[in-house]
Amino acid sequence: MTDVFKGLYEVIEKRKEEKQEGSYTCYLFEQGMDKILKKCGEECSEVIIAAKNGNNIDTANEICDLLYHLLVMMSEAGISVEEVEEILEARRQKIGNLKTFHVSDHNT
Ligand SMILES: N=c1c2ncn([C@@H]3O[C@H](COP(=O)(O)OP(=O)(O)OP(=O)(O)O)[C@@H](O)[C@H]3O)c2ncn1[C@@H]1O[C@H](COP(=O)(O)O)[C@@H](O)[C@H]1O
Repeated sequence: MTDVFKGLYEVIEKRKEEKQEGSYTCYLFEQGMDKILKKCGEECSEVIIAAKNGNNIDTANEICDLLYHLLVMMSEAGISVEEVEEILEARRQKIGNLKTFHVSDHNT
């Protein structure tokens, strides 16, 4: 993961520790996990719709909204960027992940 993610996560963690006037992140933490997860769901739907509409600029912007809300969710849950990074790195070492299945499985 890039420094951008780590930098954003650090800002989010700071907002969790210290309340700041007019902060949207503080607002999300005050509202709690249900609100954060609701926003993750909403932003995910917006990514899907933007991608379906084929506008890459809109889609990239919606992806940013989703990634930001996922980082807030990770912070609330106590999941660090490094934890996710480690899993991604371990998966990167593995290739040929396509699971073989029978045609009959595919039709069910
Ligand atoms: N990356 C983001 C970011 N992406 C999206 N958003 C906010 O996410 C919200 C999503 O928009 P919506 O219209 O869906 O939501 P809304 O109607 O404003 O809110 P709800 O009432 O639905 O909860 C908007 O208010 C955006 O401003 C973000 N807010 C903050 N950040 C980052 O977090 C940092 C700290 O921000 P503050 O906590 O506001 O200081 C900023 O410097 C940014 O780097």
